[in-house]
Amino acid sequence: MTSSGTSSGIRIGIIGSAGRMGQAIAAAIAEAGATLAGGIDKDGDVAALAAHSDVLVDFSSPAALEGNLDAAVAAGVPVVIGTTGLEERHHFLIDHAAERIAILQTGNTSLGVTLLAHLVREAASRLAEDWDIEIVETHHRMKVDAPSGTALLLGEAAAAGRGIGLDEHSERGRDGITGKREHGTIGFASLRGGSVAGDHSVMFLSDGERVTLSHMAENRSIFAKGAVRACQWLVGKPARRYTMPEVLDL
Ligand SMILES: NC(=O)C1=CN([C@@H]2O[C@H](COP(=O)(O)OP(=O)(O)OC[C@H]3O[C@@H](n4cnc5c(N)ncnc54)[C@H](OP(=O)(O)O)[C@@H]3O)[C@@H](O)[C@H]2O)C=CC1
Ligand SMILES: O=C(O)C1=N[C@H](C(=O)O)C[C@H](O)C1
Repeated sequence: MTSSGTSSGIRIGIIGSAGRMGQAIAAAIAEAGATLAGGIDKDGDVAALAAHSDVLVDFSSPAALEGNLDAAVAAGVPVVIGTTGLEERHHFLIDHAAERIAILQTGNTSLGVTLLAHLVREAASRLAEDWDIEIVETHHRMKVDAPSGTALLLGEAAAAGRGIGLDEHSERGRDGITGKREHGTIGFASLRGGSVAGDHSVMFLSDGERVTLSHMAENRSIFAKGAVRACQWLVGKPARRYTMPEVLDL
């Protein structure tokens, strides 16, 4: 429980508040009956925001992550990280901070994608290696990272189902004379254009048949609602790294 009283009335501070997701999260906070503690963007004071928040939600930029984690740890405030384009060093920083505070990081906060990842893992565990796996994602023209965080999350789910490591088996960015498809790899393709909120398909391709598992986001409110739900769930949890399936009990 927090200084604000009830767990639904928790104070949520938004990092990246003026962005597309920041605005959607502010609307979802009001809808959920929580309290908007404030918001910052580039050059904002994250320490001051953390001091007035029960939980921080970060949908900004990978470049902001280290400072945001430092501020959250110093204030003893949990943080939900939705920012994508994270690299290995960012995950190392998150693991380190999660020794001190509760952290949930995910490439997608929606219920549908969380379920899709579960289904992908299951399908990959049942279909033999002669079923090629390809992941296709489509996003709006303003998106700056590729493959999307969700595509990578789905790739991790497929790799886990198959009992392999994604890093050693991913195939990203085919161009030119690529040669034949390498057996056992997981391929990624990214499309960009228009205002698409986020479409993802995981294709399992064999000789003579295909299975496709897909999710289509019709707008950002699904991500925002999931992020607020994760914030409410995370407050009061002991220090460690948490996942969306835990939040949604999937
Ligand atoms: N996990 C999920 O479910 C989802 C994740 N995302 C991810 O969330 C992130 C944001 O997406 P979106 O809202 O579309 O992007 P926007 O570009 O619309 O918003 C990003 C915001 O972050 C701010 N920002 C940039 N740098 C910093 C910084 N150093 N400190 C604080 N704020 C900063 C920007 O401010 P300024 O304009 O001043 O630079 C901007 O207001 C992306 O990584 C995206 O992939 C998006 C949707 C769902
Ligand atoms: O940038 C976006 O818009 C989105 N980013 C996330 C991602 O990289 O997967 C989630 C969602 O698809 C929208």
